[in-house]
Formats: sequence, structure tokens, C-alpha cells
Amino acid sequence: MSAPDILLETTDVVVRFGGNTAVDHVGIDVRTGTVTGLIGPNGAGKTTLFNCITGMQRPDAGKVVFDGQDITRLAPGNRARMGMARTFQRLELFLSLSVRDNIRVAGDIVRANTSRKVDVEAETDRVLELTGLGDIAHLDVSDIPTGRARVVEVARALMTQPRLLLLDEPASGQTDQETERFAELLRGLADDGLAVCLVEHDLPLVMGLCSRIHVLDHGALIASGTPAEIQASPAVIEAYIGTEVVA
Ligand SMILES: Nc1ncnc2c1ncn2[C@@H]1O[C@H](COP(=O)(O)OP(=O)(O)OP(=O)(O)O)[C@@H](O)[C@H]1O
Repeated sequence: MSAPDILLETTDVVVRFGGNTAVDHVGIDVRTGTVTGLIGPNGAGKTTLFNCITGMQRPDAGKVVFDGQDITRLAPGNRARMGMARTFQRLELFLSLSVRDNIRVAGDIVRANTSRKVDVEAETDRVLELTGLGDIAHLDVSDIPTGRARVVEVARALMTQPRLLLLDEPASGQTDQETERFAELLRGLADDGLAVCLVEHDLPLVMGLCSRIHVLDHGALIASGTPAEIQASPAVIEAYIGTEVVA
């Protein structure tokens, strides 16, 4: 079987905050139809690299290429129109709106910003079904557990029909059972052709779900490979000593 197509690639990306190099010449890729993990100890530069990919942070050097196009200087909205969607480490939902309305508003925004015809209600129904949120669609987000609110964020991102989904710590606040269902959801989305990239501290989730993993430490890429390769990497074990066990 041939390797899946590379949808997103960063090359030699550098971000400096004053004297601190948060991202140090990092090259990673994310492929269509797969889940890719981006891991590393606290402060390793994962979110900063994510921000370079989505356009919220301008790199000091290096390149970001999406679908063969250099997007390094493209605004976040243009990247979203090309098929990129993300969720945030801190939940960014409307707490006093229902689950359904939180998802539907993303459809309203898409409809207002594209020429393509979008049936927002039908699309909301499709996404609710796909993400297994139908049973709580009527509840206000303030009344649902954090773990399910994480799924609402993913559902909202899916309303834009992305080709690349970037998730920043999506499993935090989830119970073990919620994490299991969440992994199944992501696996299904990847099987349907989506490229998924997640920053995550839940290493068993990452090891069980991702086909490839990139590891950052102090801003630098210290390993890229399959879960087995990552778990056997001396550089990764060294980086995690005293923080977490690479399971
Ligand atoms: N806006 C900013 N201004 C100054 N320094 C920053 C800024 N954002 C991040 N940093 C610094 O850059 C480094 C990388 O931070 P980043 O948040 O990207 O790491 P991370 O791997 O996502 O960490 P965590 O797992 O704790 O979320 C850290 O030293 C952090 O303090």
C-alpha cells in the first residue's frame, strides 16, 4: 500500500519570544486519512507550532505548506476556507446556548462566508449523529460534562467540512469511557479521509490512536515515527524522565 498523501507540512519553522526559542527549526507532516500525534513535555512548543499552522502565530522563519500551497503568510480565515479547522486547549463554547445551537452557529458562519449552498439544519443533524451528541443536543453546554463539551467543539469544527482537523488537548477533562468513545470517533473520521492532528498529554490515547507521532522537547523535534518507534526512542524516554511514563 502506498503512503497516504501529505496534506500539511511545516519546514524549518522557528518561533522566538524574546530570547526564548519556542519552536526551533521544526519540520512535521500530517497525512490524509490518518491521525497524527504531536506530543512533548509542558512548554515544548506544541501549541505555538499549532498556532503557526492555523495562522495565529507568524513564524520567524520556515514554511507552512497546505495541500501543496505555501500558506505561511495567509490569514487564519483563508486557511479555514481552504479546509483547516481547530479546537482550543481552553473550551471556547457558548455556555448559555444549547449543544445544537453551538454547532449550528458554525454552519451559519460558513453559510455567510461561502458561495456554496449550505443546508445548516440538515448539516447540524448530520454532525450531531456522526459525533453521538443527539441525546444531549437540547441541553445547554453549561449543563453537560466537560468531556462531552470537548466533543461539541469537534462537532462545531466539523460543520466547516474540514480536510484537516487540529485538536489541542481534546481529551483533557474526559473520563476513561469518554476518551474511548472519542478515540473511536477520531478513528472513524480519519477512515473517512480526514487528516487529524492532535496535541495531547494522554499518552495511552496517542499511542493507541495515532499512526505517526512527532515529539517536541524544548522547541526542537526530537523524534518522528510510529508509536512503537517513539516508545523505543532513547531521546523521547530521556525527555519524559521525571515527567510522565511513555506508555
Ligand atoms: N505568547 C507568548 N509569549 C511569550 N512566550 C510564550 C508565548 N506563548 C508561548 N510561550 C513560551 O513558549 C514556549 C512553548 O510554549 P507552548 O505553549 O507552545 O508549549 P506547549 O508544548 O504547548 O506546552 P503545554 O503542554 O504546557 O501546553 C514556553 O516556554 C512558553 O512559555
